Amino acid sequence: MKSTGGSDAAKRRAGEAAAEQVVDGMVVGLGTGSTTAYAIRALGRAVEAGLDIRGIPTSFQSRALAREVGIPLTTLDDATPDVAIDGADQVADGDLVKGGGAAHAREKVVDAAADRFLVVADESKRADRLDHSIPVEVLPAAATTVEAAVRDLGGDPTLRLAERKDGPVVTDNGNLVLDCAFGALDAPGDLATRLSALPGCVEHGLFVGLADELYVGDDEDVTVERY
Ligand SMILES: O=C(CO)[C@H](O)[C@H](O)COP(=O)(O)O
Repeated sequence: MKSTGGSDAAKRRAGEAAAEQVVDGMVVGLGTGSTTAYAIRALGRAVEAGLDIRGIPTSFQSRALAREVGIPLTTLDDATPDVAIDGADQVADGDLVKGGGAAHAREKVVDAAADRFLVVADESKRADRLDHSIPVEVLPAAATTVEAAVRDLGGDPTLRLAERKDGPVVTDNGNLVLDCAFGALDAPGDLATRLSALPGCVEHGLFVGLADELYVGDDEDVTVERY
């Protein structure tokens, strides 16, 4: 799994601290990314030791890892997550930019459905204001029109390109991703509403007002913030 941001030790601390919140009988939303992977592995060890949980993955990658470590899986058709654990590319005042792994559409569905959404991150993800580019998943046929609409909103869109394939990143849902630079956001909720309204926008990576708890790891400790 591709690792971005701070140290692996910090990510591990955050992921494992959040995994400790999971108790017998829970349904757990399993986010995507290198920090959440530490939580999924910790849950796998707990399942091996007898913890009775079911996971709802948010991507091909988190499904594969959950299967590898032995977490029984279910879907949103059959269960509601008691808790979701997921990473972030940037965090400011409890609002997030997500989608570095292009999984933000399913992540938002699962994270929003959970009774408690726990964000796991290392210190490098904290900011005073969100200024990370916003991933926007678009229907392939709408890439050009959404690009133009993002420019009208003051953003600068770039089609995300694959690293070991010619051409664009294609999401788990068969769509494309525009990384849209807007600079520092004064009102992330307003931009979130405008992006959601664009025809052909499947989902964007602004997660505003969704997080309940933030677990931030550094090289020595984990701090927890509640919203
Ligand atoms: O939103 C995500 C994937 O779509 C990830 O949670 C986000 O990119 C953080 O990843 P990492 O923990 O590897 O830094």
